[in-house]
Amino acid sequence: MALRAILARSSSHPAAPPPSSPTPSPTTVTAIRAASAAKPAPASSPAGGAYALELEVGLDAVRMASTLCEEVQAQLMRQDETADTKDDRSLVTLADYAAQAIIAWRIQQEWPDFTMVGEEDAEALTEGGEGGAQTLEKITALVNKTLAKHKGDAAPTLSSTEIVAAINKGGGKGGKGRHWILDPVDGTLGFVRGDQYAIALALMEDGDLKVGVMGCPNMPKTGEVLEYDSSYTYGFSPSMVTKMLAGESVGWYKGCIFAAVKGRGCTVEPCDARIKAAPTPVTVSDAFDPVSAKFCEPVMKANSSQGFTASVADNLGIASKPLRVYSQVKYGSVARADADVFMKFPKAGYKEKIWDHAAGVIIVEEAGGKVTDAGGAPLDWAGGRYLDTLDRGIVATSAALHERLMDAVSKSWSSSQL
Ligand SMILES: Nc1ncnc2c1ncn2[C@@H]1O[C@H](COP(=O)(O)OS(=O)(=O)O)[C@@H](OP(=O)(O)O)[C@H]1O
Ligand SMILES: [Mg+2]
Repeated sequence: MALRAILARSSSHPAAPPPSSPTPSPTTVTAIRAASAAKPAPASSPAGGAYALELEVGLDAVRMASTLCEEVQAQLMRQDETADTKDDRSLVTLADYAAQAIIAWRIQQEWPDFTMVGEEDAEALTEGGEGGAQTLEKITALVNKTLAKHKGDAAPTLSSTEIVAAINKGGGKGGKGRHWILDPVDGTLGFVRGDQYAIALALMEDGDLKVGVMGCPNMPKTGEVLEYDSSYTYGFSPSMVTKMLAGESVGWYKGCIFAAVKGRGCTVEPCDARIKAAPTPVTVSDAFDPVSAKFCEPVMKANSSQGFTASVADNLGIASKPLRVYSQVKYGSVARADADVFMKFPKAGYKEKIWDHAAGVIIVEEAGGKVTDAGGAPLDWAGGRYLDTLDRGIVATSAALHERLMDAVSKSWSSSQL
């Protein structure tokens, strides 16, 4: 069903909540708390201890960026805004620039000399003539509006010059040392289609990932997004729409932030800070049953060989169809055991960028998983902006299943033409 039709049908019902910032019903929040209380207490939690300030700042920054992205996605869906195409033919929107600006600005408050490897730069805004200047004006207004919403009276008003400087903080070369790694809107195609996307921020020191924060504004609280293939629109699954039409509250139904700190585990909590639910520890799947197992992969055929992943899944005995999901939401899905495996095998010659994986990888690792290239080697975060030494592709799964997955990849490789 087209988005417009879903929204029109939803909004024609008086009890339907707005597409963003849902108000949780007390019953739903109690249910969430009860569910987390039933779980065994985690050995540790990402909050507190080493990197506590980095985590706090990362969460604040990603929350602000998530709010901003939700607003732009709504504008895109109403066709009040459009996406642009960059020189490399990939998509970019106001949100990509504005999210990078607000996150860099927030980090700079705490660490004025920080360095960052981020996806965007401001060249198209500063060298783009009248069009670029107009876009910069919109970005500046959007960032200031978001700051005011989150910081109230304490909010500064940033100038367009400050916004350009903040965006350009993403131009770091990376390598050894301490660097933040940012994909301000990962899965931009999903974003402009009203589907899944992620705001993915990580901190790396000398090649080790230390902190990961990933905002997934459209990721449902439960794994049902993964049950749908292309029928999931703007965070509403068909079953949620049915509930809304029946006047039932869906409470905290979407919008998740994952947080991980090296050695301290991984948690998930609502994206919307107004929804009070304690961060819940997440862990990868602890048992592998091929009959119920699920694997996820990129939506676009151009981004990963779907024939090869099908062959690997077959070797593992996985019977179900692949779950195709945009962005690093796939890593979040493995971290909270919605899926057992994530695989991406790009075409030969494609160079993976560190911002497309860093946050997702530490989130899976701290949830008890293992992420490597197709040869079983860990990813090299200190090699600059690209994962230059990557062997064929990337796999993420539970530590327990990883060796079997490697065997399955080898078996498929020896009989493939990839
Ligand atoms: N040809 C090719 N091969 C492999 N990877 C590519 C390719 N082109 C782009 N990209 C990068 O893939 C990022 C999106 O990954 P996804 O897993 O979300 O893919 S998909 O959109 O679901 O197909 C996407 O990230 P965003 O630009 O943030 O959307 C790109 O960095
Ligand atoms: Mg990306």
